[in-house]
Amino acid sequence: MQVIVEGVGFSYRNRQVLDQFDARFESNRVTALVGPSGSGKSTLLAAIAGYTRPQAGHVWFADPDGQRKRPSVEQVTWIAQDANVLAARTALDNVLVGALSDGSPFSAASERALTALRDVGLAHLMNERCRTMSGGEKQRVAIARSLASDRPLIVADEPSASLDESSTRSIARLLSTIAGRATVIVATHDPVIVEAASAVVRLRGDL
Ligand SMILES: Nc1ncnc2c1ncn2[C@@H]1O[C@H](COP(=O)(O)OP(=O)(O)OP(=O)(O)O)[C@@H](O)[C@H]1O
Repeated sequence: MQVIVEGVGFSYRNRQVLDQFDARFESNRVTALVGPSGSGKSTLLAAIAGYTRPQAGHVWFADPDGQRKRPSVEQVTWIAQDANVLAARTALDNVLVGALSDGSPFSAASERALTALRDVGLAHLMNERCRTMSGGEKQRVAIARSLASDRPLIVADEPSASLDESSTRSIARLLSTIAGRATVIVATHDPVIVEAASAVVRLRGDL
């Protein structure tokens, strides 16, 4: 699914953050969304994910046959900066939340959750509670949850913000792997993530 941003404008009260912004995010690739702090990366991600509506312009989700639809939150998973996992639950429980989100029966969802945990290299920790995990492991659980939810668009907002370089490299690799199955958009300041991305969209931030 391609994401098309056309002439998007967004203001918070009298602070204009986005003005006539155009971009395309292609399917099956990781696109890094970069720009100075405050340039509107998180604001644009929220509009793309359908969490907010731009005051001007449009965001479209385009099928391979070119048919355009409005953004819908059911098609999106969000990977946050601080690995928003349920700390008191196991890695498997956290990933099951994603796998069950499309109404799949429990047995099929469990299978998908286990596969996703294997894909992120955490099968051996599936029964560990997330509170005992490192930041990098928690972020991998969050990525596995996105994978298990099997949605066409994955949006990540500074997913490596609190990670060391080796964990960041592993997150960058995983995002590239996921892109085989989804459109991945990642807002980042991190050169490691930008380098691993296959396209870059830049916000100027001097409105
Ligand atoms: N809810 C809000 N109300 C008012 N202003 C906001 C709100 N959210 C963001 N802003 C302002 O809008 C601008 C863009 O914020 P946004 O978080 O989208 O930028 P960003 O590029 O993601 O920044 P960073 O790289 O620092 O995370 C900033 O100046 C911010 O202070």
